[in-house]
Amino acid sequence: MAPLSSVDDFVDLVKRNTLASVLCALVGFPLACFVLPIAAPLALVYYVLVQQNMVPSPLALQRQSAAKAAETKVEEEGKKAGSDTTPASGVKTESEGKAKAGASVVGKVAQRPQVESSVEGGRPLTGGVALLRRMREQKAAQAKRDNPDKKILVAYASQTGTAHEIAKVVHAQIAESCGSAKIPVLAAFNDVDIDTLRADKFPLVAFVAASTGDGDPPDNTASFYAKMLRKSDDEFKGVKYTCLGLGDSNYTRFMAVPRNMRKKFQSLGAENIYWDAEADEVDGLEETVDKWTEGAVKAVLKEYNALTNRSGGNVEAKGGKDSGFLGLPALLPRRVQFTWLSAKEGEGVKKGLRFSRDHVDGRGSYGPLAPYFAKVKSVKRVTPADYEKQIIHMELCLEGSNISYKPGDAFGVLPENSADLVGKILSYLGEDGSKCFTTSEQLNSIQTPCSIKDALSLHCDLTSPPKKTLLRMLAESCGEEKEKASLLEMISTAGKERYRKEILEGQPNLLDIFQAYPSCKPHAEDLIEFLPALAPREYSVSSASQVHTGEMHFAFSVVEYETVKGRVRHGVATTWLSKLAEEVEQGKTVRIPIFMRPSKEFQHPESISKPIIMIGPGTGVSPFRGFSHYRSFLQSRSKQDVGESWLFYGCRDRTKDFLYEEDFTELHEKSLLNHYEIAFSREQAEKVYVQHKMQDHQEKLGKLILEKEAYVFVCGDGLHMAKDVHKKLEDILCTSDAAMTPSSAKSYLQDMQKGGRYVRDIWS
Ligand SMILES: Cc1cc2nc3c(=O)[nH]c(=O)nc-3n(C[C@H](O)[C@H](O)[C@H](O)COP(=O)(O)O)c2cc1C
Repeated sequence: MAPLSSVDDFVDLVKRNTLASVLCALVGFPLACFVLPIAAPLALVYYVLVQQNMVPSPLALQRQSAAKAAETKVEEEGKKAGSDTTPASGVKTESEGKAKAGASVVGKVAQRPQVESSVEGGRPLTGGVALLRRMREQKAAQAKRDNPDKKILVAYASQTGTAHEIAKVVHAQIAESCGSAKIPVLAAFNDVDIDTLRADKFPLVAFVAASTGDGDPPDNTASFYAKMLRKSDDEFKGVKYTCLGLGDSNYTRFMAVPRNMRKKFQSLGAENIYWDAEADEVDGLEETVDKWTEGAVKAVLKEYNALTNRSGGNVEAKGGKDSGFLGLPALLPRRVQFTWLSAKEGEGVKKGLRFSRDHVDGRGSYGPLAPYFAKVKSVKRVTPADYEKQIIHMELCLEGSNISYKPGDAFGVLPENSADLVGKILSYLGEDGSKCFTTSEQLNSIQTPCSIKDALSLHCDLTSPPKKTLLRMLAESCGEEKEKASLLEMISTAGKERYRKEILEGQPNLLDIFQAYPSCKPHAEDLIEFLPALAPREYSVSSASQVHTGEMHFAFSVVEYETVKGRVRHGVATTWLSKLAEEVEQGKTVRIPIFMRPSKEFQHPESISKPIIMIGPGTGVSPFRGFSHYRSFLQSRSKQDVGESWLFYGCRDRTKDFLYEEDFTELHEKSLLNHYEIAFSREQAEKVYVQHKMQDHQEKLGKLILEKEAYVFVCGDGLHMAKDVHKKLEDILCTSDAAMTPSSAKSYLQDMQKGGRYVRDIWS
């Protein structure tokens, strides 16, 4: 603006500005009053919609119209190509293939949703409304792809981890083959809401199931199993499944859980889509597991794709195509992120802080994540120090723990790996064991922050023969190509025989693998994530709380054996416990982390009026010490008739490994244990076992079972003893006055089992 130099200049300026002001008021006032209040919110709404991708931005609209023009061009070119290259004879030729490719382009363009011609209620939607509708549909379709309604369930029933490991591989292969980690869901059965097993949620289920105890469901499946058995009608209708059963044919109830689950799946309307395989420990699991895994992944994907109109899923393409080895197990992706703490941050993380050693639960309920640290009150060595095997009796103090138990219950112990083995692994890896980490999610039972040494000592299984998925990770960690190739070959289809010999028979631990493949240097976090969890070990209680107040007793035999390769192996938990026993003998205070595993079936009957027959050689006699003391306690308080009690016990030699001799002799002398039969297997040339002692009393036993409705309890080795005893019971029923046929004896025993009158607690 020019400077004012006179009064005239000023008057002139006022006149001009008044005119401008009037003009502004005439145009601006209605604009401000009517147009802006409408336009501004509209503009704001449009801006928000663009930001939310609900409507396209002007730039996107411009791109769309360019794309449409390009597609129209492709359509025209496609039509042209089709008419140019399709031979009149219709013979399939290379050029016909090209023509078909052109036709499919045409088809695709023709099927594309037409923005301008959507129809709703017979009225075509045009312009922005149709566009908005289309954008919403695309967004919903994308969301569905990212998180589909229908998923594939990969479930496992696993007690010691084998079924879980297999399920992990199946899950990883499905995720890899279908290119989406969101489609398959991996879960233990107890974590599956049984009501979601429907065609609209989990139309496909691949499951791996094992049994424990005497044909019982594993802990991580027991509640699902019970719910499933209660279901009726066709609640699984529309669900398609395949199952891999794991079992051991030495057990009388071979494959009980997988067979029952399959049967129930079918009776609830589920349809089997692939071979229900059964892998038997006796023959080796590998071959069946590999075959089932390969076929099951293909079958499940094929069905899933058909159900959901998906395409793709190339199972053959993976599994080591690049490495040149066929049939490799999937290289499982890392799930957990590790954050390493500085030395200063890790200072507070001391050994022993894995769980609070002072943790006391008001209700006495403890678990693997929060155990009770029971003080070892005393130990007693049953076997002489120089004897080839060691049996130790241990007494724990439960005072103040609020733990209660019944004879027949078991309890879990959280063991530690050998300090020597952990030290050697750490120095091989060149790792500082005190380095601490936290993890992005819970990994097994590791409570973070945790040191590498604690993770390896307390949480990782370092001694079981490595599974193929672990070996795959170890192969990828080899610096030397030759060693990597050797490991990959061993776990590929071609290396089946080598795997059987070197791993299954050789039973190398982790350190043996490192020694055989010295360039294998995995990262500590890979090892911690990929090694199986160190499983708690279970022991039967050998005391009765009514008699041994505030205490819990148990006995164990220290496990030591030689592999076919001549390697001497020591059981992780029993070796650790025997070292603790030495410390107790030296006067040290020792505590061990425990939690109760109450037994549902292996319980002394409530009444003592019926006879009881107890059969338990070796440490299998433990629960019967508890039963017998409990029975004497009940007898001292009750006026009711008391049924006869029989105990069949077996050991090698009365001077070497006679467990609980004093207790049973005393109870027998006081007539609180009526019959006490002992098989000393090595005191004579011919081996004598408990079943032989049963044979000596077969007439009496037959009468007790058939006429007096006696209870029969068996505890101990499931591989031989339990089978032989079962057979003997069948013989007894056949030779009894009832003269049963073998098949009626079998079904009589089955009925006894169902009714809780024949109960077994057996292990391999
Ligand atoms: C204590 C114990 C009890 C078992 N009971 C049975 C059984 O009753 N029937 C059977 O077929 N297999 C039985 N087995 C074998 C398991 O089913 C088999 O070893 C399986 O591979 C274990 O799988 P997991 O590690 O997933 O639990 C038993 C194994 C153990 C250790």
